[in-house]
Amino acid sequence: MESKSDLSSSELPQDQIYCYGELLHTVQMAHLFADSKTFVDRKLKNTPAETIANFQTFMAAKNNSPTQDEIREFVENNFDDLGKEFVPWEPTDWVEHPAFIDNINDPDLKQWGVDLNAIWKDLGRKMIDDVHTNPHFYSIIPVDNPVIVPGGRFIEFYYWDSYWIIRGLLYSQMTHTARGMLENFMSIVRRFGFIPNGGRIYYAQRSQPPLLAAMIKSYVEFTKDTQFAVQSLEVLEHEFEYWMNNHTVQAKGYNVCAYGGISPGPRPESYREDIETSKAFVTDAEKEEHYAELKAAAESGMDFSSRWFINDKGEQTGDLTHLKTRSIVPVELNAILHWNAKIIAEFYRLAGNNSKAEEYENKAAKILEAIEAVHWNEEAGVWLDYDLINNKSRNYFVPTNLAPLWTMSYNLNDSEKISKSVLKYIEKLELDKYPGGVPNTLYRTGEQWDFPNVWPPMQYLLIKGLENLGTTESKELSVKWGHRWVKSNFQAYSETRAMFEKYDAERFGGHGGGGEYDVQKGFGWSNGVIIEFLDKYGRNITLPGNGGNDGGKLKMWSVIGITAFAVIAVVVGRLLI
Ligand SMILES: OC[C@H]1O[C@H](O[C@H]2O[C@H](CO)[C@@H](O)[C@H](O)[C@H]2O)[C@H](O)[C@@H](O)[C@@H]1O
Repeated sequence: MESKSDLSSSELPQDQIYCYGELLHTVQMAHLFADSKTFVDRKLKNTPAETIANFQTFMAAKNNSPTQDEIREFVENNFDDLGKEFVPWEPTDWVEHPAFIDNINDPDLKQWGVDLNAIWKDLGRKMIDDVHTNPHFYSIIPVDNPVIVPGGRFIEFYYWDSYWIIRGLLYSQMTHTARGMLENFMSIVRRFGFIPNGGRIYYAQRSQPPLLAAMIKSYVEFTKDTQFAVQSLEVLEHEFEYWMNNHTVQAKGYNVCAYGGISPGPRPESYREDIETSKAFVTDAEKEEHYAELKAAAESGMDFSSRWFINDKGEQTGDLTHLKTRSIVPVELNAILHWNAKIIAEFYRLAGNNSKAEEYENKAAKILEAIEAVHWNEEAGVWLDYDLINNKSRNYFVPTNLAPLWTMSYNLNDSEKISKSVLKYIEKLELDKYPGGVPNTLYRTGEQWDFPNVWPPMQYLLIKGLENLGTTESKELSVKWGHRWVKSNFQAYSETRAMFEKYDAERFGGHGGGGEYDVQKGFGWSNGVIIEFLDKYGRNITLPGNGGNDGGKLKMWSVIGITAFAVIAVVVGRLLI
């Protein structure tokens, strides 16, 4: 299998257009499109070499300083419209009435389940043959099987999104589509050595939280296809080694992993934005460091968040110029890698290879030891990220502080003790008080992974983690948050007929905002999470209009009713006197 270093030396001809270089710089800095991603997603009309030659001729003719309109004309002459790489495609395994619908009692939620299942058809993408025969005309990474994409501006696969999308597909009985996506990922690991952030070559120098093993485990649990688990082992091992070899840092004397890409320059898909923030730095070397921090944050999936800020005082206030992602050891990355090692060990047992299973059980035990030593914080009563610059824990709320509950990366004999301390932490931070779900941080910065935005994968992590913990109290809170998430997403859907990529903690049924692009609709992981929750909670949720009660709203109307009754009684009483 090719390794990461083989890949980084194997240049693609279209890299000089989509990933770096004068053409990319000139077009992206001309601000032709409201969204910088639009340009790097457009197909070439000519070969990369011809396009570069056309660009050089164009620049020479314009004395190297073309106007915005001239650059626009160059782009129109040399690049095709968006979306040329796909043909309309309806998943062949789509069914009108998957079984999860029968687990929903409330008629409105049932209809919503039907609607969400239908959205899979809008989010499906199949590549045209030309992508395979002439890949150099495209920024898309060719894959054999159709994929389900997040939606909106995200018209290609995204790595960690696919975990929740694939689970949603499995609940929707679309095992063939799910299997195709998994096979794509396996072929990508064979070709690239790892899985890029998303399905474009400009994402190919960084990954996202490594959830392929967990996706395959989900598939195997649903289909009982243990053969597939065994067949995936070579790829899973390779991906695991990629993370261990390329992302390991030392904290408190332990080997742990942190996010961090390897490519120079701004993110191609947000080129102008990155050049803008880099203006705060003087030297080219400082600017390069800044670009690397931005890309590391993108690799985490949480782009961007005060979670990654470290200012001169070692605190998390600041702005994007304070990003120090590479110097923060993230709880969830190590928890997910622990999960990976456990899954690989389990699959080796299925394969009957006990010595390999033991090897991976030992690796899992070592990671667990590091998680306990580096991340568990007795005082806070939870796991915390670790700051490598100031050698201290970051006592800062992010849902990922509870990630080990989701991946079961703790000593299971300590469940009662952990449950008490985690629930105390939740109470102390008043995380239960938000009508629209648990926010990503408690700080409002305008960045999309900060307050008040609530993200579906993080609600899932919390709800599933509390359920896994298995105490009466943790399970109660898990169900409460699960029901609230379903109801609040439904409220947003019934007002807008849309599913959003992120929501608003402060408003029941409100969608999120902020960051460098408009809030997107679709939306892969949102639908996946809700479909799973409708399957799980659908029998026990009844909407207020259909006879159910809705805590907050019901209380509010009771208070209004009682107050109105009291006022009328007083007025009538006075009139009678
Ligand atoms: O173009 C800006 C950034 O967009 C992506 O990030 C966001 O959307 C992804 C797809 O839903 C999601 O995986 C990620 O968590 C979001 O923050 C992209 O992944 C980034 O690399 C990109 O810079």
